[in-house]
Amino acid sequence: MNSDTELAPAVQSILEAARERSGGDGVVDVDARSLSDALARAEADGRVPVIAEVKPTSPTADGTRADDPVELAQAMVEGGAAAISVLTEPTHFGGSPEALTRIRAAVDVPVLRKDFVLEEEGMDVVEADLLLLIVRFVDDLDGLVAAARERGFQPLVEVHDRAELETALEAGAEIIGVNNRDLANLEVDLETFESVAPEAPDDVTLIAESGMSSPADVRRMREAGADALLVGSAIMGHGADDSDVTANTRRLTRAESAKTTDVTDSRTETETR
Ligand SMILES: O=P(O)(O)OC[C@@H](O)[C@@H](O)c1c[nH]c2ccccc12
Repeated sequence: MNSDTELAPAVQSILEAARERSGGDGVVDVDARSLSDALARAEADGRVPVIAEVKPTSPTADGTRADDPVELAQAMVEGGAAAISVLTEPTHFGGSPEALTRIRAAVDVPVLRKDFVLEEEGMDVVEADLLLLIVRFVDDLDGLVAAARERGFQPLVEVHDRAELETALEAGAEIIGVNNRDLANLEVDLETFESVAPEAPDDVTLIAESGMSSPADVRRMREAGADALLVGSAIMGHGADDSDVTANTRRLTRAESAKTTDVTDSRTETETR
């Protein structure tokens, strides 16, 4: 792992908290719902494959949503989300493993566990269909990818630049997320995905992560090669008056079916959250 000192203070504090958290008892054994099947179902249905994220708050969000996470996830599925991502990090994102378990029982789409898993033991906290591994934060990516698969998880390996993409590919990652947010300064730049995506082989499932808020952003990432998009803040409507999660999801999942007439595109310029 790169030195923590290159990371934003909020991220350093997240990692410290992650190192202090304990693992689960025993080893989980997951019967996972396939992400690729879920993405194919969305495509067949004319929906943009969106992984909608239940993220009560974050270091860059204004305010916290205290709604029932299960209701939020159900509203996302109603808006056409192909899969759900659940932040389980408790100290900076307001998440919990229990919320993920309840969500996974209530929806039939795949559920991603979004957390800062640094060691194998950290995987055994809760069952999920997909597990996030962040290249920048882990020392033994190969070992963690193998450990995740042994438990039945589909590992989603997160990268931020071409060098990290290489590391992910060498570790045998089949599902790769390119985070548009730079963990050094927490700034978002959609060009990140555009610069990394062309280097990825076609057989990789490529996910654009973070910073998309409008149908135009969605189309931009799709044109750059995104098989799916991971969207949190714009769907959660943090601190804004756009609190209708189903509507927020729908305007993104329908971004390719309403190309010319989408008046909501005017919200493109809203601040990146
Ligand atoms: O809220 P946004 O900008 O739509 O981003 C969602 C997701 O990509 C972001 O929450 C995220 C991407 N990688 C992470 C790693 C840890 C915690 C959070 C994340």
